[in-house]
Amino acid sequence: MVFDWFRRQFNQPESLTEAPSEAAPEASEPTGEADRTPVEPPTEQQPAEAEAAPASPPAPTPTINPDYLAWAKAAYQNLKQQDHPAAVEEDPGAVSDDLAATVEPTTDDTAVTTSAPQTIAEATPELEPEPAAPAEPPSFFDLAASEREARLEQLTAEAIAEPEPEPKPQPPAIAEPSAPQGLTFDDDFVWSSEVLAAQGRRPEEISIEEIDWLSSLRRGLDKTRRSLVNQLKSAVGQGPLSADAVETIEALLLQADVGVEATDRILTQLQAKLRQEALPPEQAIAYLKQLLQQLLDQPLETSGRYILAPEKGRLNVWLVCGVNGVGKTTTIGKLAHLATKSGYRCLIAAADTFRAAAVEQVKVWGDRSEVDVIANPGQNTDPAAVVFDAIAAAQARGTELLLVDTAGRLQNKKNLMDELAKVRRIIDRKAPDAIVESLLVLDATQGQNGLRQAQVFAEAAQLSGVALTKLDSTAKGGVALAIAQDLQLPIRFLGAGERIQDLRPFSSYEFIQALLDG
Ligand SMILES: Nc1nc2c(ncn2[C@@H]2O[C@H](COP(=O)(O)OP(=O)(O)OP(=O)(O)O)[C@@H](O)[C@H]2O)c(=O)[nH]1
Repeated sequence: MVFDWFRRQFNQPESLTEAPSEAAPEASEPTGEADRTPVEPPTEQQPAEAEAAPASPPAPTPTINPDYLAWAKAAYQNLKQQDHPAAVEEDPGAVSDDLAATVEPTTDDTAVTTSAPQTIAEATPELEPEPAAPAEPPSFFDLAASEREARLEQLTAEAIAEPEPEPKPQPPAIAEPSAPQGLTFDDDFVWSSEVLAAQGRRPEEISIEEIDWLSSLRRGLDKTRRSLVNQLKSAVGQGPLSADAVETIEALLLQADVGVEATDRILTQLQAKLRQEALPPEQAIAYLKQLLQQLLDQPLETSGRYILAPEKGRLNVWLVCGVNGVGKTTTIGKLAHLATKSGYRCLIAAADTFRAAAVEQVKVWGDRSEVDVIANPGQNTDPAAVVFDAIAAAQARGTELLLVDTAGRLQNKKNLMDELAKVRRIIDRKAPDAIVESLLVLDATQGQNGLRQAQVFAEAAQLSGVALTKLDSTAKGGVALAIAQDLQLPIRFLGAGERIQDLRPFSSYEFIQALLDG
């Protein structure tokens, strides 16, 4: 069975492009459905409708939940078994104390990098969380960190002491640079597991790549999260927001690149709720998360599709545009990789013909992702001619996803418009039945500048979505909210690293958890 990385589940295409159902599954009763929303999906709510908010407060962020911990342990055991089946088969009932050596309590989010254990402690669903006994009221971030620490300590304590195991040889270093970093039961693993479990996933279904991706996303947003969570926590939770609190939250959101419009909307909605109901800080933050998620989901709802995935058995053409340097070529390579991994027949058209180097770069990514690249030799060839040839090739080969690298220069909006319009005309004429998407690649580190680029491209091309890159570097992440609010464009993919697997379909739930889950 092939895992569809666009749809985030094993291939069952017919039920997948619909909006998530009203009632998401309970985390403790996973259904295997890869819902795009967490256990309690928020409902859309405009400022004027805030009065009509559900009476019950939103579910608190799942920071301590023994079921999630059991889930994480089961997932870890399963992955470990896939990694070293022989070791697990040799001693299936073993409870290893090297988990204790591997899982060291940490107060920061640094991954523990000790050697991978051969076996792990068995999952114990009856686990009780250790009660925290802080001497003085801790900050929200400290509390979340100490909760995680307590859980990890608990795991350590549970590992039954056994004689020192024979030192076993380390698994060989993974030669392929794109391979996941290895399996470690650390804070990132537990957090990523919680996020997957909350979306109804089963521990036996997940892969190390999914954990690896969520960990990268979370680490990428580390800095922003740390500065946001602590200060937000101290600004909310004392009834309606004071003028100072409004100012503080406003400044925090603007500094995180959320943009003026989205910040105004969020503040209005938050204030309306806090006037209606005095929420304690953690619940106020949980409510804020819902608001942010709604904001990100709105363009997805408007588009009618929560998931952008190629339709099987048809030609899907995805035009990929963006200015030079934002990660356009890399994104095309990563999308091609996702497509082939997910069982789609894929082809790339090197239609950014302005620079010869751009064509060469696309070819490198084509080699990496094992996808053919259609290009015209020579510099400054007609991009529309490349697209024409690529469609002919795609039709001859039964290609399902044709990724088109388009012009990246912005110097002359008219040229850009003409070029993109011409490419579009060729597609409409030569492949009238194709499903065409127009994706804009934006560099998240460029903040509001990216937004201005998006405005120009939105005028030149009929954009249908955004791929947001470089969330692992200095990006603050909030620009995702500005894109959704100001441009009403759905974010379709996130890039958080330079490796081929560092791009995944966007999930508003995962993104907001990575941004705000202390
Ligand atoms: N850290 C990080 N770097 C990225 C990411 N995506 C792309 N890059 C890097 O950004 C740089 C530019 O990426 P390209 O894919 O060449 O960008 P482009 O938009 O095609 O730009 P041109 O090659 O100039 O046309 C490269 O060094 C990439 O490795 C990402 O998600 N994270």
